[in-house]
Amino acid sequence: MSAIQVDGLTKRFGDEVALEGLDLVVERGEVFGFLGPNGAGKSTTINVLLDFVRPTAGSASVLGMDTRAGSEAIRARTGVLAEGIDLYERLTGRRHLELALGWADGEETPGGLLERVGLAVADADRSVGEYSTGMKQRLALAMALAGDPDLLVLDEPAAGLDPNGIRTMRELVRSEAEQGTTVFFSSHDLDQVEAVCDRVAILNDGKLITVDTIDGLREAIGARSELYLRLADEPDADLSTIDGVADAEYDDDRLVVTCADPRAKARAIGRLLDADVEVLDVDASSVALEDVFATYTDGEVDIVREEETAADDRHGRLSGVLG
Ligand SMILES: Nc1ncnc2c1ncn2[C@@H]1O[C@H](COP(=O)(O)OP(=O)(O)OP(=O)(O)O)[C@@H](O)[C@H]1O
Repeated sequence: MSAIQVDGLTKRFGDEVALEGLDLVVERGEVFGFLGPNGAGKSTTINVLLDFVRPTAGSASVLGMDTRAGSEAIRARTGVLAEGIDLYERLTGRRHLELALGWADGEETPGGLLERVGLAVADADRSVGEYSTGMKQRLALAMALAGDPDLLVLDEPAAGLDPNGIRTMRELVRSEAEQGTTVFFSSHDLDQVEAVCDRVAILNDGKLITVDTIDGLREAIGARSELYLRLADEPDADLSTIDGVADAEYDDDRLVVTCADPRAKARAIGRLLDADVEVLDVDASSVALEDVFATYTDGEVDIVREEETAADDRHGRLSGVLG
């Protein structure tokens, strides 16, 4: 059973079409990035999943339950960190967590949650009105974690966090996923998405543009990655025969390997080591997720559904988009 399944979801607000025939499957235990430009329909999708908004057509299920019939049970097993969450200014952080734990009926303590999100115990007893933006965000994340949910819905979880807070958030997301929690990660912050997500969906104008791993998205637009190696000697090994290597050029103790498939980088290094070539230094570059996102959302790429396309086919149809 998938964690989230969305079938033909359409939502209209009057004449405004927020979602149009959205199909989506999120597997259990995966960290699933949900991307799209402003107004693409991300919040509407989340609101349908949590039954805050009813679809015009189509259906969705969460943890095997229909979002309409099972909304209470779904909310009991889902931790939500929503953008601009309302906190009670007069209550302390600890009180917020006690309430969240009460609602969640869990066995954890506020202290344990505070520690997980890196909120100081002394700050837990201050009223939230005195919190900085980042402290509020950490508290909201702790509230989402209360009750050991099976699904975490995180909307812009890095908003307002300092670099340490961002690292804590990323580690929490990965460790939750390792324990089997599904994480639905909606964000415009592509660095965070790239750091934590197993797969991403890109939405545009209420329609699904693509679903794939980040490497798969790069591959689909024909984006190439490069591997730069400093070698002790000119290599004897022929790297151009490696699956996924497009080109390999050696000049002045530097080898540049251009890869159509990012996984070919590791294969190229392996081939050199097998040939007893001494590798002195390694560096690599790949097309930023920001460029991948722009390519998918500025209308240059036709709609591609993951299940319709084999990697070769995808590459063939879309290669050259990035030049
Ligand atoms: N309650 C509403 N009434 C009318 N239109 C709405 C309503 N909620 C959303 N919409 C419209 O639906 C579309 C999708 O909005 P949604 O908030 O889901 O986008 P989003 O991807 O979350 O955007 P953002 O990244 O800006 O948060 C937009 O055109 C928006 O104007």
